[in-house]
Amino acid sequence: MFVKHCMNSQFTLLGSAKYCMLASSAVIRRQQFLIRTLGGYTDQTHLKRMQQTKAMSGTAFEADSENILRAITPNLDPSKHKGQAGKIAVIGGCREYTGAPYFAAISALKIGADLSHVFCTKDAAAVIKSYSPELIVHPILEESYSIRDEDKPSISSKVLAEVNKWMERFDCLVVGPGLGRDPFLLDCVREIMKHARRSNVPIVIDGDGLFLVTDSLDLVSGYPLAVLTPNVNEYKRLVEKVLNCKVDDHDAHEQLLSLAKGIGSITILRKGKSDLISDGETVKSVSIYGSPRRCGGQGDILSGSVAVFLSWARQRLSAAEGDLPISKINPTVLGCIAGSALMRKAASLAFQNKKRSTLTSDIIECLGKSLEDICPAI
Ligand SMILES: NC(=O)C1=CN([C@@H]2O[C@H](COP(=O)(O)OP(=O)(O)OC[C@H]3O[C@@H](n4cnc5c(N)ncnc54)[C@H](O)[C@@H]3O)[C@@H](O)[C@H]2O)[C@@H](O)CC1
Ligand SMILES: Nc1ncnc2c1ncn2[C@@H]1O[C@H](COP(=O)(O)OP(=O)(O)OP(=O)(O)O)[C@@H](O)[C@H]1O
Ligand SMILES: [Mg+2]
Repeated sequence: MFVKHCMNSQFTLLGSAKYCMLASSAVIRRQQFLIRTLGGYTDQTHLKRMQQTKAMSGTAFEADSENILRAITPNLDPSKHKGQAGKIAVIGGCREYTGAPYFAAISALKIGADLSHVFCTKDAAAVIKSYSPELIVHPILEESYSIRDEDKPSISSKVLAEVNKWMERFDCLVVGPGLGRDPFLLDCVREIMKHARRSNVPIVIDGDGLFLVTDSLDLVSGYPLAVLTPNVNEYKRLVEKVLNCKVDDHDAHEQLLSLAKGIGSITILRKGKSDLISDGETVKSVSIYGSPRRCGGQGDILSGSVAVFLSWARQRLSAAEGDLPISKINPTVLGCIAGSALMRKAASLAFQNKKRSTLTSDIIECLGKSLEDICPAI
């Protein structure tokens, strides 16, 4: 109303013979300032409200991530034995990428898992072992360049047998950080995933694992223990493949819901300014302030973290017999919320210390303190 009134006043004044005389007066300048300011404010506020309304449509809400972290993080109980706080395996690491599987696997340990394995190529294994003696590294994967065609079937069987003998012991697999895209290697990983699924082992799929899955959706379709953690590029490829359209940021929640539904009973964590999580039934967001640094490797921390929290959430829910406030939430969604919140808190803390020089290893060093601030160890 007030804006309209000001505009009318301006038209009256503009039409007036006295306009030239008054144009330089403070009154006119003040009126023009008000029109500009209020008009601009009104337009922008309206637009913002429209966007907010659209973003909030559907069932999306900010997750209560701190309480979820508290609810699923286990106590450090002296009666527990090694392995009960989680055994994670990362399938990744090739000639080009040794950092990504290391980041994912070491993050799992730093959060509180007891054992962290890496299944990678022979070339990558020695390098990954040299980063940390804490990781159990299996140099078993092969890329096409290092083997003859006629040896492929026997090598493939050997790779599978080696991973399969460990499979039942793992609480969660992380498939893809630094895996590369060699076709023979991806064929072996395809078989590993099928076996994990038959064994009911949860699978977090990231990086090149998403490249594989986008091409073979049947690997995860209908598997409720599958979690996809796409970044901006990986999400775009998934949306184009499954929904046959472009990414729509104005309808982000609805589109994510359709994507998770479209693939069938899986959970997706879409990484970005806010992380969005959906299992096809609900959408949750985690918008805790993180870091403005976008150095490579932060997604790898996230995938290792989600694997641990997902395992803890399943353990907690199975022990609690339905009497927890989180009982109604899918454990894969709980794992994603907790992993995302912790990663962002650690990134924020690392950035406070290191500013522009913040690197992924600095963030990993902040995982412990960030979790401690929410769930003290003692
Ligand atoms: N220090 C490290 O070892 C890191 C390794 N990373 C790994 O790097 C791989 C790629 O991840 P991004 O986040 O860059 O993925 P993106 O999908 O964002 O890829 C970046 C670009 O590189 C292209 N590209 C990637 N691999 C290719 C290949 N083999 N052949 C042809 N084009 C290829 C993509 O099409 C895209 O244009 C993943 O395995 C990821 O886990 C990242 O996690 C960052 C840290
Ligand atoms: N614009 C942003 N603002 C704040 N946090 C962000 C932003 N974009 C991504 N993140 C956070 O950074 C983490 C990694 O997301 P990113 O999109 O960088 O993954 P990625 O590309 O797979 O990383 P990687 O280099 O490990 O492969 C996520 O936990 C996400 O919450
Ligand atoms: Mg990534």
